[in-house]
Amino acid sequence: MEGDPFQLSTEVADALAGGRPVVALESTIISHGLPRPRNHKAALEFEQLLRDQGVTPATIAVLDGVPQIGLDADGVRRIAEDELAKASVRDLPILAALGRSGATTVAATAHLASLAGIRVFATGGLGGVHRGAAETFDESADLPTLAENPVTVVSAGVKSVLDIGATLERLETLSVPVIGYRTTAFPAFWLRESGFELDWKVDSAEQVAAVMAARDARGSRTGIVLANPIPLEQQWDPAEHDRVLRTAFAAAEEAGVRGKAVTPFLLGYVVDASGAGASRSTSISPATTCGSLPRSRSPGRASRRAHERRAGRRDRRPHQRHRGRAARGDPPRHRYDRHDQARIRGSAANTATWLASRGVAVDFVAAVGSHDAAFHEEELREAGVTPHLQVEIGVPTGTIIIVVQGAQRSMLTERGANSLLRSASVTDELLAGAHLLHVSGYSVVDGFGVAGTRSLLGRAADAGVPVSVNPGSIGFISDFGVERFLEAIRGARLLFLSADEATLLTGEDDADAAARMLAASFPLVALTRGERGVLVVADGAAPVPVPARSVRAVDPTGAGDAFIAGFLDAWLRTADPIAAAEAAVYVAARAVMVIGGRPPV
Ligand SMILES: O=c1[nH]cc([C@@H]2O[C@H](COP(=O)(O)O)[C@@H](O)[C@H]2O)c(=O)[nH]1
Ligand SMILES: [Mn+2]
Repeated sequence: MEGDPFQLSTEVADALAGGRPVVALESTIISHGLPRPRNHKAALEFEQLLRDQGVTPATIAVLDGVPQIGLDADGVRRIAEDELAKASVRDLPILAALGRSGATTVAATAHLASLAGIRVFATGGLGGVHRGAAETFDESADLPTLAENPVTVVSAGVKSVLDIGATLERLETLSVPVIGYRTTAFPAFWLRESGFELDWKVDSAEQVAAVMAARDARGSRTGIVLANPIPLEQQWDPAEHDRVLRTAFAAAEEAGVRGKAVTPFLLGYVVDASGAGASRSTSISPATTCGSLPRSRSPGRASRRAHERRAGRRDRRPHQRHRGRAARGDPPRHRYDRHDQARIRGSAANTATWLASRGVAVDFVAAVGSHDAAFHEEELREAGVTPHLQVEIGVPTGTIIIVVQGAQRSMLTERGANSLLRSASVTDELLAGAHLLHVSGYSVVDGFGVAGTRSLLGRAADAGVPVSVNPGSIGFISDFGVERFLEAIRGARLLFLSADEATLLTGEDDADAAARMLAASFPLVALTRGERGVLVVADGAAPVPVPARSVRAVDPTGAGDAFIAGFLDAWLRTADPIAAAEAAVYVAARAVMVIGGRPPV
């Protein structure tokens, strides 16, 4: 059993090599946590939910002695149907030596994910300290494993079959950060609150990224527990929850269940004892708790070596050489900050692809890391966009994490190469052929700066090209400085912004008043307000409300980007801002009905 410690599926290997988002999923929840045959469907659904977000799922299990990172259809079937051992970290060498198969727990999954360079892992509930552990010593290996593997585990908390208080105490002892997502109430999987309070919460995905980056910057290798409570509508009735749990414990006691059988027994009992519990345990999928998450930046040294070894075998890839160089060179630590989105799969790229899908010729300028430049080039071309990529050697292209919760979504981002985008990359030659220049605020704030943006807008003016700007994020415009931002984009013809952004730029809470104020500096302002529609202020006239289309929103990611594409397309053809807003609202409505930020293909 010499050789690779694990095997990557082609899909996962390609995604990792291309710097595309990968999220790990465990297999014990499928083989021992959910009843058959629904577990098979659930496994496929978990994967599909991630795929729908543009994330490559890496379901992990050991098959015939080899840890598999990413399963094919038969692998997924096997974890659902075969009698697999429940495999924790300590079982891995045994399975390897004997050529046996096992479904990996959170511990074993986190361990293998981290070896493979996957930094985000979505699951339902975390293992922990069992009730009565003072006598039984039954504490899940999930906890100590998280102390040693830099993987961010997103879950709906810890099920109340465990001793939640003791679990949190142990996580403290093990120095594993536990953070609530928009709440300090630690959730209990079926319930939004466990009665235990956390010290810390984050309100945005950017903050999670900042914590990960700060952890990395300190050379710390602990995992992070991010607790994201289930939506209120899905919460179990607390009284029924307590009743079912009491009977589950009594049944376990009576059956004399011990050791690693305890968790599966209790979970199975709860699911069987309650129809509601049953449907809940599948509807609360890993992907609901964490919409879509990427692989983050450079993997640790060990996994990098593993990558290189693997890359050495897959010699058809054009980027291998660069990967080696990136590994030897200076890791781009300083560039891993919480900004961004205007990356190649970010806001501006979304607008570009929506425009292209409407038949508009689009040149797209962006900076990318050398190792995946070819991939982005191809992807953009496939979407009908003409890429002009500024290629940076030894810098990652940048990644993005999107957490979707109903109509809300937050992002956490790493700018990577985009911080290096120069305004000169938008060449005079490109400007000469353009009807409009659309600038993402992300590039203004982290890339061009005030001077670079001023010079770009000056060259656009010289070429007679109107400029539109999408500020993009209030978080980092406020860091950059509102005054500086407004100075940078002075002279732009069109301003597209959300109500939040308008408030930040003007200090005015009222959308109407904010739009009027901005109209003093920008001839055409379109202020989008979600389902409340759009305010359009053109050439000093009074704001005109344009209603939103009422649609069943599936995913708001990219709606604003699509709106801009729809607006620009119509405005360039008709020069009528109200007609443009009406057209844009249709395009945005289409965008919220599909998952992801891009037009459906
Ligand atoms: O709410 C859940 N908790 C825990 C598990 C599974 O049980 C394992 C923990 O088992 P033990 O307590 O034996 O370590 C976890 O890693 C996970 O795979 C699960 O499916 N669902
Ligand atoms: Mn145990």
